Amino acid sequence: MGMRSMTRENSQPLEPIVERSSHNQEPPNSMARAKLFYMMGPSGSGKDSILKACREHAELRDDCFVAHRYITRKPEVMGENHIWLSSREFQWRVLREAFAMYWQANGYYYGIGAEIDHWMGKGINVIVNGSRDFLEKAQSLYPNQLVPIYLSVSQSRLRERLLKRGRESSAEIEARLRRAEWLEKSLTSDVNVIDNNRTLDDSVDQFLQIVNNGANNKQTQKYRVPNPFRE
Ligand SMILES: Nc1ncnc2c1ncn2[C@@H]1O[C@H](COP(=O)(O)OP(=O)(O)O)[C@@H](O)[C@H]1O
Ligand SMILES: O=P(O)(O)OC[C@H]1O[C@H](OP(=O)(O)OP(=O)(O)O)[C@H](O)[C@@H]1O
Repeated sequence: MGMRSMTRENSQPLEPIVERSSHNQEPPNSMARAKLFYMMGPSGSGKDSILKACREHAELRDDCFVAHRYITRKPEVMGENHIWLSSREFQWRVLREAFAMYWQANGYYYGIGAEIDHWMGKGINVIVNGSRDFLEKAQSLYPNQLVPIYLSVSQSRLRERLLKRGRESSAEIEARLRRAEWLEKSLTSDVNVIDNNRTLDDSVDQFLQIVNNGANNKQTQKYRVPNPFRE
């Protein structure tokens, strides 16, 4: 059954919403089939840009959701479409188990909502913007589902892109570059690496390939993170 609605502002017809005829059609083991694509990379490496491109990608639309992050950082007009919580709200939600995962970095708290477990329970793959520092913990939470993806960019390009983005002060940018150097060295797992030193389209293609392989349970070539300080 379809439903057609009009927006109040301009009365343009919206895409019809296709309703499901019944609920709970997924078999109980669908959680085991769903994959959790855990995207990592230093600040400015292009995670948000790739995820934005994925949200619109027809190939992913049906069976792969991109999770919104809950962050104690205020939103910006041109920035990521995250959900802003005060520190107090964040803490309450931790106590009420509203997050599947959460961590602290760069002076903020970051959470991935417990809704991802509901989605994966229905066999839907999920893409999250994760933390390098939290990877081991995330792997222990989702041992059979997590597919780690690492976005690699040279240090000089990172600096260039962070300056161009203009979200952080120069002191904050230097702190993020130091964190990048430190975390790059300590990342122990083999991960799927995407080289985002070139065009964004190129990286989106690499990303989609990893997601398609992972979703179809095909093995992807994994690498140790290469030396990111190469030029
Ligand atoms: N392949 C690319 N080529 C040129 N600029 C890029 C590329 N990838 C990302 N950028 C730019 O770099 C900046 C940081 O990207 P962003 O997606 O915000 O990174 P992250 O979410 O990892 O911090 C943005 O201004 C973005 O437009
Ligand atoms: O342990 P790390 O890998 O350093 O990651 C810590 C956090 O920092 C990044 O988010 P944030 O939005 O602050 O930065 P970004 O958008 O500039 O990547 C990343 O997505 C993590 O949530």
